[in-house]
Amino acid sequence: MMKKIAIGSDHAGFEYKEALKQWLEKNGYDVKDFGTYSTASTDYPDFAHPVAEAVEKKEFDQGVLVCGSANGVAITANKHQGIRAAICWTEELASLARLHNDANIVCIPARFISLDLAEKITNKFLTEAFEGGRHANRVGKISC
Ligand SMILES: O=C(CO)[C@H](O)[C@H](O)[C@H](O)COP(=O)(O)O
Repeated sequence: MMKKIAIGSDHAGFEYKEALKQWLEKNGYDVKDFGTYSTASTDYPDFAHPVAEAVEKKEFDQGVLVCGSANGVAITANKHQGIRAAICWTEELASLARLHNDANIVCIPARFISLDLAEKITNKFLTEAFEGGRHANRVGKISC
C-alpha cells in the first residue's frame, strides 16, 4: 500500500518542499501538501502545526517539514504529544532518527544542505524501520 506523507514548509523551505513533493510522488508516495504555496514570507507554525496534527491523528504515516534551519518546524511539531520530529542534515542522522527514536516527522534545513542531500535524507527517513528493543523503552519514556 502507498505510504501517506504529509508535507509542509514556510517560505524558506518552499522550493525544497516543492521539489521533495515531486520526488515523493515520483517514488510512489501519496502526498498531501499543507503549504506554504509561494516564497512570500510566512510563519512556520502555521504549516508545522497542521502537518503535526495530521500525523498525530494517524491520517498520514509520516511527515516532512522544511524551513530555513529546521529548528522552527521541529520545535513546533514536537509540541504535539504523538510527534517525534527530528532535524536531519545527514543520511546517517535520518537513519538513526528512525532506527533509535521512531521519529515520525523529518525536519529538513533547506538553507544549509543541497536539494540532492535533502532527497537522500528523506528517502532514508521514509525507508528505515524502528529497531524497537532497548530503544522502545526509551521512546516510551519521552512523553510527560
Ligand atoms: O529557519 C526558520 C525557523 O527556524 C525559518 O525558516 C525562517 O527562515 C527563519 O526564522 C528566518 O526568517 P526570515 O524571515 O526568512 O529571515
